Amino acid sequence: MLRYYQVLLYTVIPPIALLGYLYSPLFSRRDGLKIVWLALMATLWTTPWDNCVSLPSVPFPFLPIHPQAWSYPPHSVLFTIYHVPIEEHAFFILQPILLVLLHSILTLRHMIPLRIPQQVKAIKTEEMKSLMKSRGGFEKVQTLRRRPLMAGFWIALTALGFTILFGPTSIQAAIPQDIAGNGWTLNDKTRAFYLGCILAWISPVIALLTYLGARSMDLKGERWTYVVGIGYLWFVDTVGIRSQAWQISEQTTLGINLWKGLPIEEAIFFVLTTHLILLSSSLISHLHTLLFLAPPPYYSSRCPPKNPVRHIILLSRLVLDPPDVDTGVLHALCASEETLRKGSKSFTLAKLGWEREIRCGLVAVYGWCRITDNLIDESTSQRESQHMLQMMKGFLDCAYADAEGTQSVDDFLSNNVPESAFPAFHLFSRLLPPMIPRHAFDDLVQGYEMDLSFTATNDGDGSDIVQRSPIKTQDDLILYADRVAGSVADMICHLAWAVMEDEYGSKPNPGRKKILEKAREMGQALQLVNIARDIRTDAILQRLYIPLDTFDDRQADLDALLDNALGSPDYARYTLPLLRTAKKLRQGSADDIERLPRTARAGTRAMVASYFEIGKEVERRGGRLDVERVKVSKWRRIGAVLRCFWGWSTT
Ligand SMILES: CC(C)=CCC/C(C)=C/C=C/C(C)=C/C=C/C(C)=C/C=C/C=C(C)/C=C/C=C(C)/C=C/C1=C(C)CCCC1(C)C
Repeated sequence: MLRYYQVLLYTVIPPIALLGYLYSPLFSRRDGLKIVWLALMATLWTTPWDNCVSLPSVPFPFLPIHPQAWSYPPHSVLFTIYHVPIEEHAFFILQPILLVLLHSILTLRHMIPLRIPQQVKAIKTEEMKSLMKSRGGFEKVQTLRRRPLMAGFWIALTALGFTILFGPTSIQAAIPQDIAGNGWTLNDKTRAFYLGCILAWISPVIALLTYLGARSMDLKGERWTYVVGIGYLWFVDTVGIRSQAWQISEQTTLGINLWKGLPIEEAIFFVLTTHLILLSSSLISHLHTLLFLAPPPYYSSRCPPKNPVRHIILLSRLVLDPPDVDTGVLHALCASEETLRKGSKSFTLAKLGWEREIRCGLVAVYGWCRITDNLIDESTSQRESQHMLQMMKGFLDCAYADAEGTQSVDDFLSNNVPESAFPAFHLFSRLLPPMIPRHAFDDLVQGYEMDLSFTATNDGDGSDIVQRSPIKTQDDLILYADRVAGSVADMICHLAWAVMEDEYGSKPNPGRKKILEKAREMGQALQLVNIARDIRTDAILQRLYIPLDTFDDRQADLDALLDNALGSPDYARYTLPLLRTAKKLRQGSADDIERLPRTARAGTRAMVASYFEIGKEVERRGGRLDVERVKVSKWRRIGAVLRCFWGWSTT
């Protein structure tokens, strides 16, 4: 024997607490709304129904009999609101919370929580530029298509439910039979009562959502949400029934049990409510993605309003008239994500720690940084790289169009951007300018410029590196690291703020300046780790990021480092101090990560931790660098990320 609240306390609350904790770093206003909305709808839609179905004293509309589908033993419930136990009200709300959390976790890896349309998949990444040139732009695609056929199926089930209840051979056939003193003698037809109630109650809502275009089985991981969610709810119900916290009437059920303590009606009940909740959850995610990728003209931000009522109104407008999405943007996002997956292990792991919308922005940012870096690295001559730099600056001018009479960014994309870089530049132009101020990108380009001075007149013998090197002092080194990596940290902050900034923008916040400063220091730290790891390989390219004034015996050091054929230099003398500085910078700014918007923290922490594993690995080897580039095993990175994901450790 358990009381109703005990069943909830022992079986429903613990998984909610666990999943809630696991998901807490990512739980955002967007998730909060799902729960608020579902709790509200569940209460409004279910309370009247529950009263009618479970209580003979409450008249069942249009039906002269009042069969009862379930009941509670007298001691099971604490108290009731009208006739429904308070615990039942809690259950209406707990079930959506449980399922929304499970759904969010199991679909976490999907940056775009919807099925990618065929038109988008059909685009070839290499041909994006010519496609844009020949067609003058990309098609738009509707990702939220109405589904009248599938809705028809649910309408049919609704009709079946009503037929069971009110049709010619319905349970009404039971009425004329024996009327006993205390109620009705029910016949066999009445045994379909509960099933009829379920179908008539929930199928119309599922029909509506399905008609609107909700789909909840497209993504990898979504089916598992069904399996795990339904399986667990069946378990909860079995516990409730076996321990007699609630009881299902034998007179209103078909008498088929999945197992002892789980009548088929209850099983169906939880399948259908789960389906309804997951349809709602994925529909709302879909609408948030539309808001981010294709903000409608009547709303001036990509982030939903802070006020939940306005938030709901906005989502209703979106669902009634869903905006089309640019196929080029969608394709470039997918392609960039894929490139980064292959190219950056730290990012691939860390991205799970940022909420979806930040992640989209970051994929665009990193995609662009990566491709621009490649453009410079792959240039075969000084002239070509200078040309690329000019191209990037020109692009930023157009994308931010701050000067009057700048070329339109689309013209620029089709005329000046190389084909291989086109997708990333296109994506940048469509997504980033409203969110990230250009100065961070200017810094990055200046960082590339510093790199280029290494190869200005490269004759390969290292003799004039002293003149060429842009990094003569420790300050130069920090400046360089700030430009190439501090800038990226700056971008991440702005992105995180922008993604949480609704139509009213944000209050002027003097604290942000300090956060940006610290973020940049963290970026510098990561770059120093990078430099330490790459001293050897960079030297082969005649690049030397160690400040020249730190060498005791300059010529000997240079010879040893730049020409590693000359025995093997003592790298520890250079790597260890760099790593020390990096650590100091990290320690000084780690706490400030906690001042970013909540849904940006775990990702940032994870990124830093995963990266610093490289530094730790170099330290473990006593600072030595072997011919092979230092690598960190996947499990080490995962361990580091797990330690910081929930804020257990910050360094
Ligand atoms: C505008 C916005 C935000 C978005 C735009 C898109 C859009 C239009 C979305 C629309 C979404 C809609 C319309 C969602 C509707 C959701 C509903 C009605 C949920 C009901 C849940 C009912 C629930 C969870 C009921 C749970 C009941 C339980 C757990 C009962 C359990 C039980 C117990 C304990 C004992 C006896 C038997 C029983 C099984 C009844």
